[in-house]
Amino acid sequence: MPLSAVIEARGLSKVFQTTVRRPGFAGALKSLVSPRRVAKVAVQDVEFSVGRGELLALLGPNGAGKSTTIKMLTGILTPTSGEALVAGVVPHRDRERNAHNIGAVFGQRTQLWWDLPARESFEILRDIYGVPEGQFRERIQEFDGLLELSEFWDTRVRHLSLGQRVRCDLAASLLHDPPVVFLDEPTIGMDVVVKEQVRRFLRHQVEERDRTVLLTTHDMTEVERLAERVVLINHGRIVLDGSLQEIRRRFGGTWQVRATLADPVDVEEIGGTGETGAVPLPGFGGIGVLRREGPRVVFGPVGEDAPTVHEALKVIIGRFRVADLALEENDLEDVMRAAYLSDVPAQEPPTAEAATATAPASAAQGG
Ligand SMILES: Nc1ncnc2c1ncn2[C@@H]1O[C@H](COP(=O)(O)OP(=O)(O)OP(=O)(O)O)[C@@H](O)[C@H]1O
Repeated sequence: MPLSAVIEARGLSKVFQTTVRRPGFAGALKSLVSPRRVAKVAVQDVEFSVGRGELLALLGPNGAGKSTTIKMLTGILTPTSGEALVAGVVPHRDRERNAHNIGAVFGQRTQLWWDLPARESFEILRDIYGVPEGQFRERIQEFDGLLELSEFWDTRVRHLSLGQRVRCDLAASLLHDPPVVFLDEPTIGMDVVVKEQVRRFLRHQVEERDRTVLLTTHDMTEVERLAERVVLINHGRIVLDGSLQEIRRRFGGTWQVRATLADPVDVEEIGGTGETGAVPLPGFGGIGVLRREGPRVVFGPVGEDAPTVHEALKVIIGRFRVADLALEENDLEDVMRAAYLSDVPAQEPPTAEAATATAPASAAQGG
């Protein structure tokens, strides 16, 4: 069922006008008198929506336009064309109302007061947003329980480690209970333990508090653990809006299902032995046999319409009696590298229904 959209980007574009300095001393003088202006298209016709209680990961290589998109959705930047709508508010037109509806964490910057302990920043934010004392205490307790803040929240922010500071920033961004949260590389530079703590915190905010989260990250483990849906952006345009499984399918994610068949009749039917070079199984669209040794069969994808490993698994289990089973999928980092380097044409903007529908989470499995 389609979710009601909380974040909407409709044909969102941003063109930056920059001045280019000509080389050399004479060039610099000339640039002062008649600056050469160059237009840089950072985001072009970006169109997606995120539903209530949904976490969407906005992915793409460096310079793809992710931060620019987030800045338009948070009201920091005004779009050159198109429209952003967040919890019913056009962010750059009504920044005050928008500020009440959203929380934002930019991993590399802080919204806390540098010379004050984090706890005092929380109290200032409580007053700015008019959070009642009882609710404030409840939230602080909740955030402390999940992020273990109290051991360092009396330390001045300038003395906090990166991981401690970002945990405080996360808490600060949610003190006013916003329905929408924007996170631009929130776990950058964190150790693996703290990253996992932050991921649990975010899952809790989505699943238990029904918040809508838009996240950018270059950490593929984070994407696998958190994102039900991803929007892939490259050169400012959307390349794909869908599940991780769709990304794998489109950008050469390969897999193997190793099965030991329990029924000799099935083994007979499959035929062949040794390396078979992905013989398609008749009637099993896109699934082939890569190898067979006795009852042990290795299935793999064949052709462009090959199913995902999970779809293939369903088909194989449905068709054969299987005594033993193992899955293998290639690394998401490799798939994303292929996606970033590929020249596939940008995806048509999705229909409103498709854009808000959720897809099943991916669970890569080794074996
Ligand atoms: N204020 C600006 N003026 C001119 N160009 C800009 C400005 N801000 C961003 N850009 C350019 O717009 C493009 C998109 O930048 P953006 O920061 O949105 O990328 P990103 O996907 O967030 O990258 P990263 O993963 O490295 O953070 C880049 O080419 C960048 O150089």
